[in-house]
Amino acid sequence: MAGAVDGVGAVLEATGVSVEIDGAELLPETSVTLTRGACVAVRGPNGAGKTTLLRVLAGRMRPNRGRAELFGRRLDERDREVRRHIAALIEPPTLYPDLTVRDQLALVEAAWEGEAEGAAWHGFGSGAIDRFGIAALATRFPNELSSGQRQLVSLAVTFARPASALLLDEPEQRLDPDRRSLVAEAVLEARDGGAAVAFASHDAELVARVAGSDVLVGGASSA
Ligand SMILES: Nc1ncnc2c1ncn2[C@@H]1O[C@H](COP(=O)(O)OP(=O)(O)OP(=O)(O)O)[C@@H](O)[C@H]1O
Repeated sequence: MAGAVDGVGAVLEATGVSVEIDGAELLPETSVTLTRGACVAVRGPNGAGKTTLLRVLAGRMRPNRGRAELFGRRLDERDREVRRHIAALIEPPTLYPDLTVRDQLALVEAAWEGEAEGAAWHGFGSGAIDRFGIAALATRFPNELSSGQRQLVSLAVTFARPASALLLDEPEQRLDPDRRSLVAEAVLEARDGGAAVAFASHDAELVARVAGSDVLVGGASSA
């Protein structure tokens, strides 16, 4: 699969996917294609299914109908290749409660050392802690952080590793305008490094700044 990373085709593709649980519709039929070096905004009102679509694209949720594929292969988060190629920050974000901020990042680096080969984008590595302005928080534990600081640490963890696709669920949430700008810059840099990016957001400014196309969940698509 790694050989396909340098291709020009789809990195991640969902075709006519929909999700329902016990008769309740979580995601109406939706199609989207993520390609190298391109960023797609996932848009739609509260409850439309944006997070659900990102979960499907991350292989965390299997659609009831339609196909979801990474490099043409069916998505399943238990597949090591899927985990290697996709970095995702999707609600609820997870940080290890017993690790300091520095150790969360060190763990990511240790886990992904040597994994960069074949990935389209090599991430920021140890630079993630500076990139998101969290150096002063390095020795704190998650429960010693504000909700916005936790979001910044979660972003740093997500961006600290190589990945071919980056999936972000409202990455700007709980952040002040300056920190939102850091998110935009990080997404643009990852995209320009060759990552295929999709992010759900209600922030029209962020969407206009970083997205080249969008998919409207429950509506028409330009992606
Ligand atoms: N486990 C579940 N069982 C049943 N319905 C669910 C479940 N999880 C989510 N839903 C419903 O699925 C729909 C889509 O939820 P989702 O979180 O994907 O929406 P969203 O577009 O991300 O919303 P928001 O903008 O508010 O974050 C919502 O109507 C939600 O109430």
